[in-house]
Amino acid sequence: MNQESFTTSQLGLPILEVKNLTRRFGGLVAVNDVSFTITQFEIFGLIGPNGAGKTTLFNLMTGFITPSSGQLLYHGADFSQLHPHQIASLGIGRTFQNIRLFAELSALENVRIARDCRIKTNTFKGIFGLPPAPREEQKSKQKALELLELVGLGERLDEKAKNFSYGDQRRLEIARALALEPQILLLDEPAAGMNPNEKQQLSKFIRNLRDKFHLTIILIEHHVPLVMGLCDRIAVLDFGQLIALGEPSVVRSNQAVIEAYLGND
Ligand SMILES: Nc1ncnc2c1ncn2[C@@H]1O[C@H](COP(=O)(O)OP(=O)(O)OP(=O)(O)O)[C@@H](O)[C@H]1O
Repeated sequence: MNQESFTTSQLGLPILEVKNLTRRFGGLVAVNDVSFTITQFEIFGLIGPNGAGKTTLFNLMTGFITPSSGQLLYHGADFSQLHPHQIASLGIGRTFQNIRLFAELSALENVRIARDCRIKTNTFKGIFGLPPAPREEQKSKQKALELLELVGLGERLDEKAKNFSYGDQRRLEIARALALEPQILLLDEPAAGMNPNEKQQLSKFIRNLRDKFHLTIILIEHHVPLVMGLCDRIAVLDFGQLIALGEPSVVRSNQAVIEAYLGND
């Protein structure tokens, strides 16, 4: 196990269950009868070759698409038919493989929009479309500033998102997802576009996020050393099917995984 501040006994309560989940696109079965359970505070990796169904699984978990069959349970309740904003307000936040920031808005504005959405969906005033009280406004700004500081962008609040490097845009997306105060954070290829130095720091950063916010983290990642060093457990997909699930050392030596994805190196 790869956690410093969480003990094995603290891991264990199911937070997200994937039950016989299938998604078809016409004749193609992108996710094929996949089942597994993710426990609270786990860092859970999803790996597999291109086109294996990883992003489709993320899109199912966040309501961007609905399952053809099967169930998704969050704290035991089926959420597979909910819309993305409903799932976000339940406490499941995400970043995207192809970064989706508001390019023309500043870093601060990008985070504040997410923060304000959370307030709108969770407060009486928000529900009735009233503007937030000045104190809430101030609190919201303060929280956004803290998150930007946390991801290392505290000095660049007013810069437009489009002017950030790839790695910094990924960090900004994480700050934006955290503004929704999720319990589960889904990261779609967080290391993509990062330089070797940034990649090295990413493991520590993700583990710190889990510890600080008591998060459960699910990540898709092609950078195998990062996944193996960071994740508590790893699920391997191939042609939509779950071919292996377990701790990194177990997955690494699984023959089917070596053949489908890792190779013999
Ligand atoms: N909206 C869609 N319509 C039709 N086919 C789709 C759609 N989304 C995904 N697919 C197909 O489903 C399969 C799984 O795709 P998916 O993007 O989930 O794979 P992936 O494991 O995330 O791949 P990568 O590592 O390249 O991102 C692929 O064959 C893809 O072409």
